[in-house]
Amino acid sequence: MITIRGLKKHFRRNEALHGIDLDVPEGKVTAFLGPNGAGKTTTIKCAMNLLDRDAGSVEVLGTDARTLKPEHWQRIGYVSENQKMPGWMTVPQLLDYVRPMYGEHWDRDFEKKLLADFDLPLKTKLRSLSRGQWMKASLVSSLAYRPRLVVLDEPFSGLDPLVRDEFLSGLLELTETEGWTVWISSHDIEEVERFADRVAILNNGRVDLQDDVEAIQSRFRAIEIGLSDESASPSGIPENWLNLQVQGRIARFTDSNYDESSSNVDCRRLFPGLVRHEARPINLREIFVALAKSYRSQRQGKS
Ligand SMILES: Nc1ncnc2c1ncn2[C@@H]1O[C@H](COP(=O)(O)OP(=O)(O)OP(=O)(O)O)[C@@H](O)[C@H]1O
Repeated sequence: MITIRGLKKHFRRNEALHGIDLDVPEGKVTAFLGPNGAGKTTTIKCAMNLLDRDAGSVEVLGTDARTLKPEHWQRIGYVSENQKMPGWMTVPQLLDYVRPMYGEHWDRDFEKKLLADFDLPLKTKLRSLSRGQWMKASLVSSLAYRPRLVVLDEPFSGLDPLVRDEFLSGLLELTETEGWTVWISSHDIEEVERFADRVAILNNGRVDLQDDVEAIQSRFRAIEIGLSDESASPSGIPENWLNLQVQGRIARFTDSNYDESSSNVDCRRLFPGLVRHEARPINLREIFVALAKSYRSQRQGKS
């Protein structure tokens, strides 16, 4: 549904995207994660043709993002973090305004269901809504025409836990029953882990990792090593060992490409005093934190 290759974008002297390669496959939920400033919003805006790119290709629904036409937009539901809407309108006025743009695609029953689920005030002007209500209004106006491709940039900001949960369950149901393709950027990794099929992790304008969630989880392990004597950090550690810390007789790190036999061999080679070796599966949040820490120390190492 979305194929991005070699995408580059700079703002003045700052190159924000250094050649992004990313796939958002049809019928799957792809989570887009990364530290602040990694380039998630810039990538999404290039795909939604809100920003022009400097280099590379971006295909959305089989079409170059620069040439998306109204018939494509009728199949795309895009909600951004700072969605602009006319503040002087009420929610029903907003929906009356956008509905005609989607013609037969607009589903009045679904609109009513979303309005009821989100419990939105109907007489209040948009500018007087809370941040969460504002997000919900923009979600209703972007989902009521049952788009095939849903692009959400930080949709949870401002939503309380109950609504967040309801919104996610609804989205999940639609993804399954209607085969929706979802591309969602978020810092809320626990939520994302519950429903994403795929994850792409962005770091400093590059996609560092993208794969099915299960494949990523199967590759990462938290390793703890018990030593017979106090030891210092060895040199020449494998590249897939992230954030090695040695404290007294315990060494800990995250293995980003775990393989039981080679992990045992490497640990014994680098820690001859090894008396215990434990490998624990970790969740997406722990994986993200381990990667973010290693990105930070790489940056600090360079500066
Ligand atoms: N309009 C702009 N003008 C100048 N620099 C920009 C602009 N938009 C983004 N940037 C820069 O591009 C880089 C990527 O920003 P972007 O907003 O895409 O990151 P992000 O991953 O979405 O961050 P966050 O998680 O904080 O929302 C940052 O260095 C940011 O300062």
